[in-house]
Amino acid sequence: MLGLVSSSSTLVATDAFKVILPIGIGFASAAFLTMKIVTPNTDKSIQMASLRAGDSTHDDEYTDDQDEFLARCEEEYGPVFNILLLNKTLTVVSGRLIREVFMNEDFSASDAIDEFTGMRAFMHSMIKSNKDVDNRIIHEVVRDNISPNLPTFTPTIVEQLEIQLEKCLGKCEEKLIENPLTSVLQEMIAGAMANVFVGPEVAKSRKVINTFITCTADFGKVLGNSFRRKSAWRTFTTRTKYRTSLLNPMEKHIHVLVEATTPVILERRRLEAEAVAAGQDYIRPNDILQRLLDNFDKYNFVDQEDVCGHLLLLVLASVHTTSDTSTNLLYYLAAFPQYQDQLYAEQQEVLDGQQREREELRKKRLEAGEEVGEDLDPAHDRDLTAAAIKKMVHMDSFVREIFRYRTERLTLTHRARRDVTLSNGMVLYKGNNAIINMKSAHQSPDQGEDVAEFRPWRFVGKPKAATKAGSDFLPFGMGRHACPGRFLAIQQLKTVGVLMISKYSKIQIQDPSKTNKVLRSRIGEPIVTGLIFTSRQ
Ligand code: HEM
Repeated sequence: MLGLVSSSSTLVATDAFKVILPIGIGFASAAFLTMKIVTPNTDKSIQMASLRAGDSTHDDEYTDDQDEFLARCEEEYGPVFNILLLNKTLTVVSGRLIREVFMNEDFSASDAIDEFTGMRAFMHSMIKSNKDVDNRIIHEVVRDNISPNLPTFTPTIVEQLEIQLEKCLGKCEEKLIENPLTSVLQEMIAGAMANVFVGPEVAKSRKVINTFITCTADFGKVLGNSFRRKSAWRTFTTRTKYRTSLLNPMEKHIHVLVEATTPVILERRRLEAEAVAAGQDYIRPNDILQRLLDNFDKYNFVDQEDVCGHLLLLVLASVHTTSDTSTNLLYYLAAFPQYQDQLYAEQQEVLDGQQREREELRKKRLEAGEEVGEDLDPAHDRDLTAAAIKKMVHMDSFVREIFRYRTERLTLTHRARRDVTLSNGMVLYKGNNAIINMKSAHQSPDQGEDVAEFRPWRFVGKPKAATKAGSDFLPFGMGRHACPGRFLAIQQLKTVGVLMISKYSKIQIQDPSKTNKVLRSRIGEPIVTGLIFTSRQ
């Protein structure tokens, strides 16, 4: 939790992952890091957790051992209790009551983050339309354009991930990469996301890729750093100062996108006009930029700058979160080498099956006297398709287990918009903040055996895909506001895992004494040791 932010005020591109990404990781994580005013809950039946001797807040006890702290509090006070954390009184909600926070529109994660950071004004300074408080435009863009079309984006994503992996790591023996995130993973993810979001013509610009990688760090600057004690003053200044374009660090990123997209949009328009004039169908480029332009009026956009501002919001939500979790996946593969063979065997089995099916189809077509056709080109028999990735259930379970095991224990704060009575009779009054006890969800006995252990095949054979959000799996939130990008994120994570396992026979942690720390690191925390890669022969 605390490590999500950098303590440096001179963030550079490579610091992107030390800063918090409030959109992607759930607005409330950022909120949690930037708490300010003490707003006590006035329902006397909700008890304030006792303080450790010598402590005046719960910060240190929580930081020392999140699990132990929460286990103690749950045992003493049950599923709902108040704590003093980061200068704020928060009501911890646990277990089956968590659902009532996520499913009740009287709780707002977005209000919480805005209260703590003043971020809404800043985000609104990036766009010209869709500024009402409960606007869901970015959610809808992802939900309606990315998730249902994932199979069509998959070839591009896989190709880009492979190209960047080859470029950044390539064939090697015992090669040490001190910071796999900045040296490899963020290039891979930014390259793939850029192709999906803005198309290959724009994504080939290095400036654009840099924007995809660094805008998160710049966003972090706005939220500030050293979050242990945030002040109301900071929130106030964020609200006021970043309204002006001169001070807004995102301005330059929007400019990069406008500059790179302008010639591409003009060329696309020219080609479309040409096609129309010739009475032909214009084949629309398959990227989000095109979809935003095609739905310009539906999404209430004002101009191209506005479209680019919305694209940047999408980048903020997606690139950092996915790069960070992909990096972590590599550390888990390295920490548990005993599972690598099974993951490799699974992918070979799935691809063998795909190849057999296609051979069978070719045979049938030939027997029926039909042409085989490009769709069955043998060169693509072993492509990593969306369907193939979906069939890799061990990889899926591995990824879900990482999220279950690693997730921050207290996060996703929600502010009550009016008085809310939980089903146990306790009341959160208007303005109170509920914070979710993820430990109670992710380590409940319902998760199976050894809930405190990493068991990668925990979900194999169960209806628990890594994309399935619910009260037993909350890294993407749940309900109406659950992360709409999780389908893309999980597919990319699984693809990264599959590519790594297929290309490298050994991935090792540079300093094994740091393994435990690495496995427990939260999103955005600094990399404390490198990885050593050896290619498959
Ligand atoms: C591992 C990667 C990711 C993680 C852990 C993550 C996590 C989250 C979480 C916790 C939320 C808040 C949910 C809530 O309030 O209940 C969220 C919201 C959101 N995420 Fe993600 N996310 C990831 C990747 C992505 C990607 C790839 C995209 C876009 C393609 C995306 C787009 C969004 C959007 C638009 C929202 C706002 C949803 C709303 O308020 O309705 N995320 N994400």
